[in-house]
Amino acid sequence: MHIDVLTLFPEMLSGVFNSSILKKAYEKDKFSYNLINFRDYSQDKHYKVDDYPYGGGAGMVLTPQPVFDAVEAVVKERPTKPRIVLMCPQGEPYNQKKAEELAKEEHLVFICGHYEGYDERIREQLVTDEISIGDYVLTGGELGAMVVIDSVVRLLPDVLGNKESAPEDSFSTGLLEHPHYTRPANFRGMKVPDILLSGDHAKIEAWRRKESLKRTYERRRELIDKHSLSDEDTKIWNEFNNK
Ligand SMILES: C[S@@+](CC[C@H](N)C(=O)[O-])C[C@H]1O[C@@H](n2cnc3c(N)ncnc32)[C@H](O)[C@@H]1O
Repeated sequence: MHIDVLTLFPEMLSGVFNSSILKKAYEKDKFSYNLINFRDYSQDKHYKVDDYPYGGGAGMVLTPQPVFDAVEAVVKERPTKPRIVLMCPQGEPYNQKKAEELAKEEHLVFICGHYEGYDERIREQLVTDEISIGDYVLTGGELGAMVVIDSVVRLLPDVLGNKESAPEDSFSTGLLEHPHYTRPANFRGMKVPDILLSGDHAKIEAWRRKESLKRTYERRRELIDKHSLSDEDTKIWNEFNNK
């Protein structure tokens, strides 16, 4: 996968690309990326990228020319048609399903806004996806783009080792993940559940499934598609309901 990020503040992203799993994945050629300052594409003699909104009102609006030119330049460099993602509080709410969908692509282009927003023609003509990372407003699209990129790259083949397993994570299974414990078995009188020390793998799996269902029931009941629960899961779910 190749990722292009169009931003006015590339330095906001480079620290994240240069840390932890993203850094390792990049060094192992699991993906490549470019941070592109779309100000470099401005045809204005002062490299301006924003202007006052027609009709008046507060804030500045990103002009279409630098963004269109920057997108067209990165698209031309790759053989496959990219997904062009506009980071936007009005976009589709981001989730794990969308991360899994984007992880299948060869080329992703992210456009990070700033100021009051974008000229509407960018939204209408250029982008394939508009993504929001939540119902709140950030100063710019960079943090949101990094959230999306981090969650996509960790799903690419061979990015996570055995020590971190994506398929069991919360949302991947449709449930929240079960609780975890590590050494010591007794910390300040707080004990690890006996079952986890028993060595009985079948019982441990059953305990984890039940805890995962319980956690989802308690915190995010709306995640559950009851039709996809097994008979055993349904029995457990009904026990919670009847308490
Ligand atoms: C200050 S915001 C503009 C908000 C815009 N005036 C509105 O009310 O919808 C500037 C930029 O930050 C990014 N942004 C802000 N909140 C976001 C969110 N929740 N998800 C994704 N991007 C966001 C977008 O790129 C947006 O263009």
